[in-house]
Amino acid sequence: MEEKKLAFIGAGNMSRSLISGLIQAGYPAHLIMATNPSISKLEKLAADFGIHISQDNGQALEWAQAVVLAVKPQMMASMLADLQAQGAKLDNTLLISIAAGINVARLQEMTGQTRIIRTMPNTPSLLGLGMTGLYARPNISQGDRDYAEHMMQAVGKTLWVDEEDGINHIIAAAGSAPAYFFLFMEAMAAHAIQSGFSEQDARLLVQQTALGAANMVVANPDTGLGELRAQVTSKGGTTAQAIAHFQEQGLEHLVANAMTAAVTRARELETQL
Ligand SMILES: NC(=O)C1=CN([C@@H]2O[C@H](COP(=O)(O)OP(=O)(O)OC[C@H]3O[C@@H](n4cnc5c(N)ncnc54)[C@H](OP(=O)(O)O)[C@@H]3O)[C@@H](O)[C@H]2O)C=CC1
Ligand SMILES: O=C(O)[C@@H]1CCC=N1
Repeated sequence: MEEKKLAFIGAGNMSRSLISGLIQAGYPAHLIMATNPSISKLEKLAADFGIHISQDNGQALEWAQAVVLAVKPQMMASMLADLQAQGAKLDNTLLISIAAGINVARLQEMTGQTRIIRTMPNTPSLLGLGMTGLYARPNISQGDRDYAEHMMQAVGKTLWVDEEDGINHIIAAAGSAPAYFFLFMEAMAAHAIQSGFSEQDARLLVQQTALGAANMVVANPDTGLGELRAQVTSKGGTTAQAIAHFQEQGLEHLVANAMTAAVTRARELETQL
C-alpha cells in the first residue's frame, strides 16, 4: 500500500488498535504519529511501537498527509474548532473519521473541507482481525479511497457502503459487536464459575470455544450458520435443550432489538453533534 505520513488525533482504545495492527502489518513506525492531550497514552504508544507522538494536534496536521480523526464523537467539534483557531490548515490533508454518529456533511461543516472518508472499524483491528465499514461521497478520488481501504485492510477486512446510513448499520453489526460477544462470553464464564470452575478454567472453556466456533465459520464458507449449529445439536440431546431455551426466551428478537437500538443511537448522535 502507499505509505503516507499518517497521524491519529486522539490516542485512545481505537487508535491503539489501529496503530498496533498497522505496525504488525509492516507500516513503518516513522510514518505514524499520534496526538493526545494527556501524555501517558502517548508515551506507551511510543514505547510499544516507536511512533512519533505529540500533545499538539496542529503538529499532526502540519506533518501528516492523512489524518485519522479518532476522538470521542462529543469532542470532535471542539477539537476541530480549536485546531482552526490555532490557524491549522485542514485543506491539504485526507481526513479519515472513525467516529460514530458524525456524518460527512457535519464533518465538512466542522472542517471546512470535503476530502473526508468516513469509516467504522472495530477493536479486533489490534490483532489484524478488524472489520471496517467505509463510506465516501462521489467527490473523493480513487487514490484516497484506495488509501483508506488499504489502511483498514492492513488491520482486517473491509466493506464499502453506498449509502451513508449503511455506516450506522455497520456500527450495529461490527463496530459495537465485539462487545456483544464479550457480554455473551462473560455470561457463560460466570455460569461456569458458579458451576465450580475456577475463573481461569472458566475463561479457558469460553475463549477456546468462541475461538473454535469463529474459526469453524471462517473455515466453512459454504456451510450456513444454521447448519453449523445443527451439526452440534443432536436430536433429543443437550444442545437442543439449551437452544430451545434461548429461542423460547426470544434470543433472535432480543438481538434484533439490541442492534436496532445501536442504529437508533447512531442516528440520534448524527442529529445532536
Ligand atoms: N472503541 C471502539 O470499539 C470503537 C470506537 N470508534 C470511534 O473511535 C473514536 C474514539 O473512540 P475510543 O478510542 O473508544 O475512545 P477513547 O476515549 O479511548 O479515545 C479518545 C481519545 O481522544 C483523546 N482526546 C480527547 N480530547 C482530545 C483532543 N482535543 N485532541 C486530541 N485527542 C483528544 C482522549 O484523551 P484523554 O483520555 O487523555 O482525555 C482519548 O485518548 C470515537 O469517535 C468512537 O466513536 C469506532 C469504532 C469502534
Ligand atoms: O460505543 C460506541 O459508540 C463506539 C462506536 C462503535 C464501538 N464503540
